[in-house]
Amino acid sequence: MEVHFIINPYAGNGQGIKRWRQFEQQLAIPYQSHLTKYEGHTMLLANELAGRATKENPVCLIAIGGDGTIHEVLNGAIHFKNVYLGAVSAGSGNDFARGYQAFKTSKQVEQFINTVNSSSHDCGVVKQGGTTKYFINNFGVGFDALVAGIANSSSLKRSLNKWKLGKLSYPYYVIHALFTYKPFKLTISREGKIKQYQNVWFVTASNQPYFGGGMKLSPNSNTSDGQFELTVVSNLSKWKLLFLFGTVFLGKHTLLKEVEQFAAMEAKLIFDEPVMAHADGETQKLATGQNKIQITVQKKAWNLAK
Ligand SMILES: Nc1ncnc2c1ncn2[C@@H]1O[C@H](COP(=O)(O)OP(=O)(O)OP(=O)(O)O)[C@@H](O)[C@H]1O
Repeated sequence: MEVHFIINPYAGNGQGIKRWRQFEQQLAIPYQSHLTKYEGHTMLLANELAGRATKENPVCLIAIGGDGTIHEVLNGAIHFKNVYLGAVSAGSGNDFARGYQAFKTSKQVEQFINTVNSSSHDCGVVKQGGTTKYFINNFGVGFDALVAGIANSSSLKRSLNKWKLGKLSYPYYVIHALFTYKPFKLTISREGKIKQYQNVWFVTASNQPYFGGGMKLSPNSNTSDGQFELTVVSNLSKWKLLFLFGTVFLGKHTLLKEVEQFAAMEAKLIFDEPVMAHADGETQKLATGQNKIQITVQKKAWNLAK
């Protein structure tokens, strides 16, 4: 098996390179390492390396970074067989490690190489205009995408990351976005049924329970069941939305009448105006003039190295 570490040195404001230096000193197996040089480079590297995999010589790609780095590895490697994906958490949110499993030590990576202990998991598929994107944790439109956008360009996150406190910044961005966000109208079409929602704060498709750095948004999500869960939050005041973010860490927000949650294998989302979206916390540029997004799931589409 070929083992490749793909390292985002800047993830978690430098945690990426620190974690790699620790791993590198202790690894006693043959491997290759690749430091990413720019946004999008991770996906290109993953695509090239996964393309080398054969049945006789599988490839294991281990992302060292945050959820955005793992997202790019998935998008680069998804079309190839005989590939195993693993991760070492070095971001500020690290929801992948909560919903799946990440390597904590180099010994664990070595154990994987000896045992090839793996499991297959689903990924979400988002189609919009002519583009297709895959998500591993969640895909969201609306308020959470605005929060992700503010967070990704924020210096506060970078400062808190220095003290490994990056996830503390999320509640601050929520409050910041609360005062600039404008709810939208949404139509969801699925299984031949159409439902309209007014004053939507956000709609999120979840493949696993956690989002936003440990919030248990979708408690019933399972990464191998061939479905995703849609959470629609609509028709609530700013203050109740804040209350929702207080309850979501315990997964109790689903008791609120303004929160609707259901499982689906396919759904079409239609918006009345341009929207902001994120996939695994990475802000997505949607095609202009496109107000329809189709979400499906690809069952057991990738292998987790563990
Ligand atoms: N060398 C690089 N220079 C600039 N950006 C990079 C580089 N390598 C990767 N990136 C980009 O950094 C972004 C953020 O990465 P990632 O999510 O892993 O870290 P993070 O934002 O610190 O963590 P978290 O998402 O957990 O808060 C990704 O969009 C990725 O494309």
